[in-house]
Amino acid sequence: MPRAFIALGSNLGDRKKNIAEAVERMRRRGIKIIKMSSVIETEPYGYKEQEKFLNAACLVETELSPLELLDVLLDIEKEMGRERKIRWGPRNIDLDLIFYEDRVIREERLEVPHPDAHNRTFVMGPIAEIDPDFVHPVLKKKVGEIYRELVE
Ligand SMILES: Nc1ncnc2c1ncn2[C@@H]1O[C@H](COP(=O)(O)OP(=O)(O)OP(=O)(O)O)[C@@H](O)[C@H]1O
Ligand SMILES: Nc1nc2c(c(=O)[nH]1)N=C(CO)CN2
Repeated sequence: MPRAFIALGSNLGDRKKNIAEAVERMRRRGIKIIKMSSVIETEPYGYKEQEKFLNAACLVETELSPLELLDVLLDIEKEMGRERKIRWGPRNIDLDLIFYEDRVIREERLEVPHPDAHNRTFVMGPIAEIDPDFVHPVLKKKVGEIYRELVE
């Protein structure tokens, strides 16, 4: 079954509960959670005038296509009441599809690998914790190595 990495982030409300709830909602929709990273507290990236985030990642198994999986993630964000205001601004839950197998997708609604993921320690760190040997299909580099270079 296809495998994908999903990044989770929250900096509004009960951040820990929001992350747990998003994972539970994925599970209830039939997405199999294979592995979950630790949840880490991180400084805001991009738009800096906001609260700290909790971030995590999970490895999932699903028969959903990349676009179907994206739609489920967007739906869960909506169910959990996420409002889109500021780009890179505060949010109670953010779900990003980072990798889907070794597929490279560049469509208007979906870019996989997520185009900025390799610049984000709060994405590469949790994924490297789950599978440091996973190879970024565009950069052709292991995520463990990408993460190490970001924090060096
Ligand atoms: N890999 C991806 N994962 C999630 N959304 C994506 C991806 N590629 C493109 N998108 C599109 O981005 C939109 C969501 O943007 P969103 O508001 O979450 O951006 P953001 O979280 O502010 O920025 P960023 O994606 O840089 O973290 C979705 O509607 C979706 O169509
Ligand atoms: N630390 C951190 N910073 C962010 C995050 C996030 O999840 N964690 N998400 C953002 C929205 O794209 C913008 N900035």
